[in-house]
Amino acid sequence: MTELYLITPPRLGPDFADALAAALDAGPVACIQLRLKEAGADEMRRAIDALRPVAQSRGVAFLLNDDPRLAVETGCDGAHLGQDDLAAHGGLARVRRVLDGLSLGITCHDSRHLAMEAAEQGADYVAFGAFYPTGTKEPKARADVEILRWWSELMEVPCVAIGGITPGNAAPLVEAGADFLAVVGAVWQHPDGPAAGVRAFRAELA
Ligand SMILES: Cc1ncc(COP(=O)(O)OP(=O)(O)O)c(N)n1
Ligand SMILES: Cc1nc(C(=O)O)sc1CCOP(=O)(O)O
Ligand SMILES: [Mg+2]
Repeated sequence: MTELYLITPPRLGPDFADALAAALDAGPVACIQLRLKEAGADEMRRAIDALRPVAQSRGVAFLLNDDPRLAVETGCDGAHLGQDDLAAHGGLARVRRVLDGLSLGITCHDSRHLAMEAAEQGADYVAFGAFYPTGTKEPKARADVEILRWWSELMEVPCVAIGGITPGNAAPLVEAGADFLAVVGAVWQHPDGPAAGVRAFRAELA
C-alpha cells in the first residue's frame, strides 16, 4: 500500500504547528520531514522542538533533512540525506553509525546504481525523483516511473517518489509500486488548507 510522506514547506509561518496538526489529523500520513534549507542551528532546533511532538504524539515519524547528528541530538526518528549531504557527513556507512538505529533515507534521483548502493549500505528507503515539474526546488534529475516498477519488483527496501506530485498525477506512481509519495506543495499550498490537501490524496492511496 502506498503511503503519504509529507515534507515541510520552504518557509514555516508562525502557526505552522497548528497547520501540521491539522494535516496529520486528516491523515493517514506515514511521516513528516522537516526541511528548512535556510535556517541556522538555533532556528532549526526551535522548529524541531515545536514540531517533533506534534508528529510523534500522533504516531507519525519525524525525520530531519540533511543533518544526521542533529537528528540524533534532538530526538528525531531519522534523517534524509542527499548525495551531497552524504559526502559532507563522511559517507553512508558513517552516517549509518551516527544514526545508529534511527531511520535513514537517501536521495537517488534517477539512478538505479545510487539506489542499489544506498540499499546495500543500510538505507531504510531510497527516494527517486523528480517525476513531475516542481516549483519547490530545482531538481537535479528527472526520473521515469519505470524506475519505481523496476525497484519494487526487485528490491525489498522501500522506495519514495518525489517531485511535483499531486492527487491528479499520483496514480501512475502508485501503480508502478511507490511505497511512499513525498509531497510539499500539493498539501501546503492547497487552496482549502493542508488538511484538505491530505484528504485529496486519500482516494489515490486507498
Ligand atoms: C524524500 C526526499 N527525497 C528527496 C529529497 C531531496 O534531498 P536532497 O537531494 O538532499 O535535497 P534537499 O532536500 O536537501 O534540498 C528530500 N529532501 N526528501
Ligand atoms: C525536496 C525535493 N527533492 C526533489 C528531488 O527531485 O530530489 S523534488 C523536491 C521538491 C518536492 O516538492 P513538491 O511536492 O512541491 O514538488
Ligand atoms: Mg539534502
